[in-house]
Amino acid sequence: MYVKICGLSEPEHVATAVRAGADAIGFVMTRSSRRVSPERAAELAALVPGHVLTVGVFRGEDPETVRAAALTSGVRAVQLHGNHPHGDFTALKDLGAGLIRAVDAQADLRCGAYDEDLLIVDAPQAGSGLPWDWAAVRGRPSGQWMLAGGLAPANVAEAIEAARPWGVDVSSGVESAPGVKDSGLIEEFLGEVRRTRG
Ligand SMILES: O=C(O)c1ccccc1N[C@@H]1O[C@H](COP(=O)(O)O)[C@@H](O)[C@H]1O
Repeated sequence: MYVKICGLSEPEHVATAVRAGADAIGFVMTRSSRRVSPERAAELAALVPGHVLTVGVFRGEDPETVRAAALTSGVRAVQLHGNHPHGDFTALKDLGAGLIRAVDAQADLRCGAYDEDLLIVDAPQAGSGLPWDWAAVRGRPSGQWMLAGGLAPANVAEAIEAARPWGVDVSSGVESAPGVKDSGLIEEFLGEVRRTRG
């Protein structure tokens, strides 16, 4: 099970996520309580070893804004929320970074339909921490996809069982307060996923 820990803004939490076995780490570079500048994301990304994917998270920005932030921060993938048209993914194909399409369950759930490398199926309100009907997407995306939205150490096993995703993505559920990550919760989340896998 592939695991992405998202919305990190402090070196301590990046180190915890890496040590605890995260496969990907996300830096939010759009309007959010978790927002970091591309320059800050670059500092944090520099702490991440090569086997862990760094992801820049965006919502609704035009491709040139995404491109500029991705190049400044050096993230190895960009995650686009906000129902971007296919053309935005085409426009970013030459960026040299992975393309992640993040949508809710009402969208086109065919993996790669927009030429993206990875699909995330999320709650209607991304980053809200609100659980949703994970079982509703079970078997619908074809291929490798990640489940997000309202996941936390206490419910990630249930969510995996309900939706059967290839990976999981969490932000609010590993925070002690909105926008404040908690190392203990990051470790707990990764531990729970490992237990589910085993
Ligand atoms: O985390 C944010 O603040 C955010 C803002 C705008 C777009 C996406 C955002 N995060 C993504 O939302 C899910 C996690 O949501 P949750 O907080 O765990 O419910 C994940 O895909 C994040 O990358």
